[in-house]
Amino acid sequence: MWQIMQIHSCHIMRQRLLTSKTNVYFKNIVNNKPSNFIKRYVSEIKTSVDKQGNKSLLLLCSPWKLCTGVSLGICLRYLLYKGPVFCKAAQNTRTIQRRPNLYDDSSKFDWLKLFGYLRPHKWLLIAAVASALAVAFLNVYIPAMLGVIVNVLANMKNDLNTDFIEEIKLPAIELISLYIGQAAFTFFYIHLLSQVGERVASQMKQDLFESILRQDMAFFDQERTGELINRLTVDVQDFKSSFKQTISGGLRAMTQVVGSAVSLLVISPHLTGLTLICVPSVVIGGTFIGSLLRKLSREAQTQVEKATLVAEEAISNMKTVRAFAGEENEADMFSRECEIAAELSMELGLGIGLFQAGTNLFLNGMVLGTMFLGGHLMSTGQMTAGDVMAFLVNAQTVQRSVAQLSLLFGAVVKGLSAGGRVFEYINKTPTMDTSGGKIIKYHEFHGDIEFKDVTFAYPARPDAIVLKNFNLKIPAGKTVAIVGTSGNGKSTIVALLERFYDVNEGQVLIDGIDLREFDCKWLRGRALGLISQEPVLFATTVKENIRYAKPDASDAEVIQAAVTANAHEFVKSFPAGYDTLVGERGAALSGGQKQRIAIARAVLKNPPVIILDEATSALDSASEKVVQKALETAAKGRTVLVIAHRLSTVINADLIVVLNRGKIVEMGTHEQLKKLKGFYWNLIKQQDQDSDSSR
Ligand SMILES: Nc1ncnc2c1ncn2[C@@H]1O[C@H](COP(=O)(O)OP(=O)(O)OP(=O)(O)O)[C@@H](O)[C@H]1O
Repeated sequence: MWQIMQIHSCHIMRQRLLTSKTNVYFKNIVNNKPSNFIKRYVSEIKTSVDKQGNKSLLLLCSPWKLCTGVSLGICLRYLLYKGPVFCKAAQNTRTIQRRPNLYDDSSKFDWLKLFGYLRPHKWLLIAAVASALAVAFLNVYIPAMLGVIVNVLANMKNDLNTDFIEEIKLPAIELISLYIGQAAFTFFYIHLLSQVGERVASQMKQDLFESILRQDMAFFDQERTGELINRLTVDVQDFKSSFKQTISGGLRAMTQVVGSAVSLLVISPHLTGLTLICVPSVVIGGTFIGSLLRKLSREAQTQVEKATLVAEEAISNMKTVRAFAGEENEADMFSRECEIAAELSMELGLGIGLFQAGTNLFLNGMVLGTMFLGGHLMSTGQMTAGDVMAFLVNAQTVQRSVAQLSLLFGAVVKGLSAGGRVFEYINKTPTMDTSGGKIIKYHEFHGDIEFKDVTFAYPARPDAIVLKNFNLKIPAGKTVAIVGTSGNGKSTIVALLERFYDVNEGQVLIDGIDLREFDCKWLRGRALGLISQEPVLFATTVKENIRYAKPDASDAEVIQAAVTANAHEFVKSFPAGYDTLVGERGAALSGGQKQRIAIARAVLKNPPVIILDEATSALDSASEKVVQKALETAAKGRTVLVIAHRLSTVINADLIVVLNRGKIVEMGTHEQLKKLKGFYWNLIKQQDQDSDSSR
């Protein structure tokens, strides 16, 4: 309840701070000399505007917190900072796009799926569970045996004539056997469980990756790469650890609690009764503090992931960061997120420390109490020394097991929510229906393309219609160019032809057949060859990059494709030739070289339709000429769709279509459009000249 109150009041506090002048004041304090308290709240405000809490009677708490926060901030500000207060600009920050409620996915946990993963390893699992239970039983039995030995030792003192070896031999052998059995079963359950855990985790990872690869483009428009990688690594790992811990520790601890509790009752109902009085308060206190700590742990996890996202974004866009001299800003932003994460983790550490220290003190008090009462019962002849010893060890077993169970509870919550996120993505079915299995044989393929009454909006922005009743025919073997100013839907036409998205209305047809009827693998892998503005190469050799289009292509085919794409000469000039490594995303090549390798890759497919999506617009004019030549050779005899900003690249097109706001506004050959001197044509010409002079 207190925890809920805390969250609510924090939310309300954030709301108020966001809407009040106090916010400005807070910013001043933070920017000049931050105190941890204030920093924490301000960072929460900045990062969790989306987590608006419900209004409730807890409003009562909020003003109090607000006042405490402000007064504390003011005191610290005056105590720690001597300089003047400047009204600085807001800290350099950016909204980190990520899924909401990232750490609250336990509801999506698919138990049936988990059983499906466990089924192939059921015998291993049963053996592991049996071994874990055996360890638990032995742990319960061992204190009783210890008690017997203590009694033998105690009797020795009273009766000096007895043969010590004879007396101790049997219980000692039994105890040693129990220890050996316990060690052997411990080894078995750990070994077997790790086998089951690793196999299940590996299968889950594979299924998750396959599922991610199957998803629609709309999915990738919304998801962050870092978060998807986290699903594949951190979440699967968390789930695996939690699974292993639950099966081993959980089963063992529960059995030990039950077994030891029974032993305690058998040894001394009196002492057990007294101990039981303390149990409810321990359970209630433990559960309450445990839930607070779990909440804090989730917050810390979320914050750590946020810091990782900032780093990932900066590292993967290093050129942009460099170009804008943004290193310092990125480092600042990262440090800020790390500091918040560290503060949360320190708070967590503090909480755990206090919790454990308090628990230890309490439990040691209980041990003393038990010894005191046990001593009293011994003095009245109701208990032997061995009984007290066995009672103490059993009570400790119960205490350790309960502590383990409370820790396990945290691990179970973490595992369920990590597993929930993994299963959510494994079970995610793409919305696009890709079951159409039609293909056209190569010699029957003409390459007529038609957009018929197409209306389309991106799934991420369903209200922003990009194309409305769009109609366009690209006859087989012809080159059609689409020109238009930025953001008018040119690349969208390509995305629809590649069937990255499905049209909302109308049809896209190839040789009169709706794209949705085709086998997607054939369509993208064999029928269409796409060369885009930003050729993305894999961090491998030139040869492997070209061969990506046709994995079974021979070296001779790869070289032939490179010759067609005008890439052979420069590749040959590298010391390692076709085995040259191109760096991450082809960073070790020039723009023109990257583009020509991408063309070679497309040529190797030998597709009947080639799509050039601003294929040369990122190049300087010298490279553009070379690449243009390569493209002309590659496109010979094929249906070509060209998307272009620059008119010089579309002069030879059979038809030029001018697009404005998703609609065709002018069309004709280059000559016709030149004569027509239409408004949009002139607009593009002007833009073309501007970009020419700036190049
Ligand atoms: N994945 C996406 N999700 C949502 N909206 C998008 C997406 N991609 C593009 N858009 C929007 O669709 C519209 C058309 O974009 P498109 O990329 O087709 O324009 P373009 O004419 O190719 O522009 P440019 O010449 O600058 O590449 C734009 O308003 C853009 O913001």
